Amino acid sequence: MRTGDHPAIPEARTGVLLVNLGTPDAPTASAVRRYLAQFLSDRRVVEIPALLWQPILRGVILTVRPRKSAHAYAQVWTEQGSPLAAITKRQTEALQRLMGDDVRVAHAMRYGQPEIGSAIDALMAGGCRRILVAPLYPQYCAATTATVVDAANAHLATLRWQPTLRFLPPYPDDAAYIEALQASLEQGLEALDFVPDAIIASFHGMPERTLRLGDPYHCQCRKTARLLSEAIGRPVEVAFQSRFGRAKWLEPATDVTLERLGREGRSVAIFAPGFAADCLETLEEIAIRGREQFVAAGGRNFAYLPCLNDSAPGMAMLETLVRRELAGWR
Ligand SMILES: C=CC1=C(C)c2cc3[nH]c(cc4nc(cc5[nH]c(cc1n2)c(C)c5CCC(=O)O)C(CCC(=O)O)=C4C)c(C)c3C=C
Ligand SMILES: [Fe+2]
Ligand SMILES: [Fe+2]
Repeated sequence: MRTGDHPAIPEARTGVLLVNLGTPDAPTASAVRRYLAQFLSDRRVVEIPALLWQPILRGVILTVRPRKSAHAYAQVWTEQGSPLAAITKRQTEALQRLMGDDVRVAHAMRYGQPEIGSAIDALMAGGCRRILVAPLYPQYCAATTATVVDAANAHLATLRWQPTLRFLPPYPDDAAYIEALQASLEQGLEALDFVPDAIIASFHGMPERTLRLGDPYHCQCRKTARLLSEAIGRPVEVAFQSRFGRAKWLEPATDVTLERLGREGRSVAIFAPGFAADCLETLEEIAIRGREQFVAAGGRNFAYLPCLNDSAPGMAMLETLVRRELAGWR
């Protein structure tokens, strides 16, 4: 093509790409196996040398776990698919409405569909030359935030004409996040027909070793809970859920905490402020299994309070965070 034949370059637009973890396409063992194979092969997630880890993953884990996890997924699956997929899609549509036509909002998953690379390509095809990538993790963790940044940058490494990227910083102590959590928590507590004597903030766990290696995740979870406790004027207990494998994980563990409170005959309200959207880990592990463990141990009243999801406080928070990052970019 001669230089004079090049088409005019259209005016650049701005895109926002919301990214969450990902989820299987179906609540079946084969779909879960595909998803887990990709997720658990990420060296940011399982920090064991591949030569040691891959035989364990391909041998034991991908043989046993998919069937068990598929059964768990089946209990929370909706007509719109996996809760995580359905809620992320609703968040994307709601943010698009809030942002108006100047900005294109799309979503992607780190594992499974839609892929980060394809979502970036689609935004580029729609004229977006600047893209704000927003990992939907309030607390920074190498296993979540960093792997999204890596994947977006790895895709850019394959492009001739790259968009300009910005990344939404983690927001564990952002006033907009704490206010959204406070509004959501107070609304949830008011709707209960009992007064909980313990409020538990359950965060996804991590191997304890990552804390010693310098990952700020643990400290950021604690800070979120402290700020929220100050905001609502009540103690908030921190616990870490979803233990995986044999290594020591962050403590106290959510299941151990629920059993203890159950044995003490208490009433609890539990919520998961580190998850932007309800998912298997909140709906099955906490709301179903956690409740059963708590009641079996002798607990009195139990309530699981939902994540921010696409609630009005949750979306107002996302709009505030996104608009702040886009300021001065257009
Ligand atoms: C080594 C294993 C894992 C680490 C480290 C880990 C960190 C981590 N995960 C989330 C958020 C989510 N995890 C979810 C599911 C899930 N997580 C693991 C393992 C590790 N997570 C597994 C094996 C699974 C799959 C389900 C199962 O088989 O039990 C989900 C839900 C996905 C869904 O489909 O609903 C989320 C969300 C965070 C935030 C985090 C570190 C901070
Ligand atoms: Fe996880
Ligand atoms: Fe800490």
